[in-house]
Amino acid sequence: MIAERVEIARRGIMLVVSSPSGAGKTTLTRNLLQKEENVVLSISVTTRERRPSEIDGVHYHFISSRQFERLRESGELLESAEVHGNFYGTPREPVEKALCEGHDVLFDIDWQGTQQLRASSLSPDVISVFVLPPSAPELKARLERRAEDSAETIRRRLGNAAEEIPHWTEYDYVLVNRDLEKSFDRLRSILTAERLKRVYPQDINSFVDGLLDDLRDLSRA
Ligand SMILES: Nc1nc2c(ncn2[C@@H]2O[C@H](COP(=O)(O)OP(=O)(O)O)[C@@H](O)[C@H]2O)c(=O)[nH]1
Ligand SMILES: Nc1ncnc2c1ncn2[C@@H]1O[C@H](COP(=O)(O)OP(=O)(O)O)[C@@H](O)[C@H]1O
Repeated sequence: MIAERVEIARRGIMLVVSSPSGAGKTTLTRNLLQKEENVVLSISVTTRERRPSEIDGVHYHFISSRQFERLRESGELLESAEVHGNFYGTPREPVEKALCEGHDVLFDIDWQGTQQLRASSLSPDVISVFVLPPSAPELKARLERRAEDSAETIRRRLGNAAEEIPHWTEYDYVLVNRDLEKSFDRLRSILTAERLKRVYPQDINSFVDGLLDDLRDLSRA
């Protein structure tokens, strides 16, 4: 029977997750990478200092301001922005390669980068999710519990959160990350539903043709 053997292809998704610092986007996206097949993370370049728990080339590519400028000027970044006083950008080539190979690509980038992807030719395949903290005190508590930033940095990030949060309206989905497990299930459901939307019509057509042929054969037998 043809129908059982047909693999239905689809276009790769660019799944963008943004949030104010400490709301939980890194935890959620790392979880998704572990549990979902066929998703790769876009590893950004940044001029920010590496945190003790971070590995160069895994969490970010940590580069100098001069290297960053060179990449941006030569068009090697898909998008870039200044966030919390540091520069961040998405290297273009690994994203294009992953999408060509049929993978979905996950982006942990801010609202400025999301706007740039939305304005690009890649826009039809961009799905964006904004993660909100359940409350202001809980956001502060999470930044403190993470214990990777100085008190001054935490204060600055809380101040910036008030500027970032109003951008939630520009996103396709919003998640209030109260219960981690529930938020993760919701993020996973978004990916599943969006994948189902992106099946190539020609593949469905040939699948349905095969199904109808088989049904005709079976009904005659
Ligand atoms: N536009 C853009 N934003 C990025 C990129 N990489 C990270 N960011 C954002 O920069 C902000 C700060 O990230 P980070 O320094 O890792 O701090 P965290 O949010 O506390 O984990 C977050 O909002 C990230 O989503 C990027 O390549 N482009
Ligand atoms: N739903 C949640 N409940 C409690 N703690 C959480 C939740 N989501 C994330 N955290 C914790 O909050 C801290 C900040 O999360 P993180 O993923 O690093 O945030 P972001 O990437 O948005 O800056 C981490 O210590 C993480 O373990």
